[in-house]
Amino acid sequence: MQKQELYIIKIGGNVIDHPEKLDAFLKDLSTIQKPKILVHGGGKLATKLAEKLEIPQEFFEGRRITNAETRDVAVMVYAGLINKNIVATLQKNGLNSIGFSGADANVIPAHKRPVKTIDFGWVGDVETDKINAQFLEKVISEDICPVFCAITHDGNGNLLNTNADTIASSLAVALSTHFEVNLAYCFEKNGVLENIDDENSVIAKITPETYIQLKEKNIVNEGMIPKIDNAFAAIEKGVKSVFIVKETFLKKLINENNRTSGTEITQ
Ligand SMILES: Nc1ncnc2c1ncn2[C@@H]1O[C@H](COP(=O)(O)OP(=O)(O)O)[C@@H](O)[C@H]1O
Ligand SMILES: CC(=O)N[C@@H](CCC(=O)OP(=O)(O)O)C(=O)O
Repeated sequence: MQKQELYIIKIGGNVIDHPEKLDAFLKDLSTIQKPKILVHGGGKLATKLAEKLEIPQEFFEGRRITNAETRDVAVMVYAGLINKNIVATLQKNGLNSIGFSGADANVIPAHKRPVKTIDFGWVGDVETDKINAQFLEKVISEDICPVFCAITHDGNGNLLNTNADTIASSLAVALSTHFEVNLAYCFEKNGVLENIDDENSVIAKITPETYIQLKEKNIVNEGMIPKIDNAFAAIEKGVKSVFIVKETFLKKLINENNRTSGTEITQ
């Protein structure tokens, strides 16, 4: 029997930081009739609030070093302000949705990242094989769109800050045993760019071989590296397709199967 299609869509912090862009994106998302899950970041907003509260922020390879105070800010911003506002906006647009952290219904168990050269603090590494996919299937079968923030838990009462790209990739892998999963990373640029200052220089396809060259030439760097690493992790474990696209293109990509923009990550 053919598996049902499922779209896992991730929206990043640079869009969330612009209320009018986020509003337009959520309106577009609400036009997609196919089963879907939304995962949102919000790193930019967390950094702004932490700075207002005079809590210094530090990053290593795109991940936030998360002490107890920063973890509290992350929980307030991701699981509270952003997640609830997104759900309310989707309801306004007629898309029934429900907000989750990874602790809710034990959907995303994780463990605190072990200390090696860097102590990341309260940062979680997802235990993909323990994701509660059955529960999500039930929610999706009720025609309700799950909306995930970047918070997981360790089973011992501790919430963990977890990169939102990793959450999207882990959910995609866990759900691919039940669904034919397509993963779309939406952000503010037209795709992965050959020249970061030229929106017309989109790289249409990235394979493991071309990725090595792009990194060597420093064409991809910063936040794009964990995003592409997560994309490959998904493709290698049974996810059908992964695209990195501008947030305004999502509707065309899914509703019209339009492949004229954005970057596909393939094996
Ligand atoms: N070659 C590239 N093409 C596009 N963006 C790139 C590239 N290399 C690095 N980047 C950076 O990666 C960022 C996206 O990663 P990130 O900031 O983590 O976004 P998000 O919050 O959407 O996950 C872009 O805003 C851009 O600054
Ligand atoms: C551990 C870690 O780095 N967590 C991320 C979670 C939010 C996120 O991923 O947001 P964007 O998608 O907007 O970047 C952070 O706190 O920035």
